[in-house]
Amino acid sequence: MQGGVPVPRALTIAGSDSGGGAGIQADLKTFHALEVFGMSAITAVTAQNTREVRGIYPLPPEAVAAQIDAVVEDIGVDAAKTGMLFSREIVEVVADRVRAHEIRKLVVDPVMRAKSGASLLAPEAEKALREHLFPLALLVTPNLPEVEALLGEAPRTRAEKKGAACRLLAYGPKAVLVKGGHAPVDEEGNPVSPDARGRKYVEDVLATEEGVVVFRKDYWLTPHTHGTGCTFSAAVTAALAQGAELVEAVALGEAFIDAAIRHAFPLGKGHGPTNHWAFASLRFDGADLAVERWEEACGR
Ligand SMILES: Nc1ncnc2c1ncn2[C@@H]1O[C@H](COP(=O)(O)OP(=O)(O)OP(=O)(O)O)[C@@H](O)[C@H]1O
Ligand SMILES: Cc1ncc(COP(=O)(O)O)c(N)n1
Repeated sequence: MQGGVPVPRALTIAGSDSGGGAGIQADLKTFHALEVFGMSAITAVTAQNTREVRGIYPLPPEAVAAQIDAVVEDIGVDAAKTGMLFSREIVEVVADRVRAHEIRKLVVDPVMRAKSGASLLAPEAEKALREHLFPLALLVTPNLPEVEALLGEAPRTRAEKKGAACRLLAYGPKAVLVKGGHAPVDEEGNPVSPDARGRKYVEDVLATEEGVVVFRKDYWLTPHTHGTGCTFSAAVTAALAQGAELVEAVALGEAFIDAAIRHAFPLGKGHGPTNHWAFASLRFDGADLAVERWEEACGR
């Protein structure tokens, strides 16, 4: 029990995924699996399954603000994350409430597009995300297409991911993790085809003021990766709520998502959801959850 609070508390500010694999649903399942009390501020309701986003129904910005205020002012928040924010107005109101409530452990997953292709962030909201929310973040977690949208370049090699992560620090977050899930690599961190023979890896590159940490784990050739980014950032947020330091929180997120993808569910006819209880089961069984990691200097 920390300071009289019986359980760590985490808030997700994101969109609802009716399919249950991404968004608010993935976040709450992840918080729960890590024994963190989960709360939510819903930004938009999506009618979605493993194949497509059929409809997006955004909430008024004041409804998003009211949800954040309601939980912070009563229950309290040890760490928070953002996911699908959809519009410039919602980005601005979220930044305003994060600032007002002095939420310092903030993970920003700059969700722009669903794996099934639908746009989850209006083009004019990208600038607002960069200008208003990134400077408030402890950690920003772009995937490779999001890095391309933010920097105008598509990193593929380890050196390019390091360069991109370090350059994104200029937008003001304390740390940036460039996620490599969209492009498997070889031992040296160079791109390889997903169906190439031999061992393949995913490398996620974390840049902080202290330098770079490379996280490497096996690449799983599976279509069932719906909600991987949401689940990963929720696990990092849960670890931060528990009091972990940033690099340890990211390491926990890496082990959590590795187990969730390895044991993902072939549900639906598209990208199936990941398994949010696999990590807890494997840990309980004493299974090896090792993710390799090493430190390097910032820059290319
Ligand atoms: N096929 C895979 N095998 C192993 N790890 C993966 C795979 N796909 C994604 N990951 C891991 O999942 C996490 C999320 O990365 P990813 O690049 O998929 O994010 P994302 O595109 O934002 O996810 P999403 O948009 O589905 O929420 C990262 O830690 C990444 O390394
Ligand atoms: C509400 C919501 N938030 C985030 C995602 C991104 O997840 P993915 O890229 O796996 O579709 C999504 N599809 N829906």
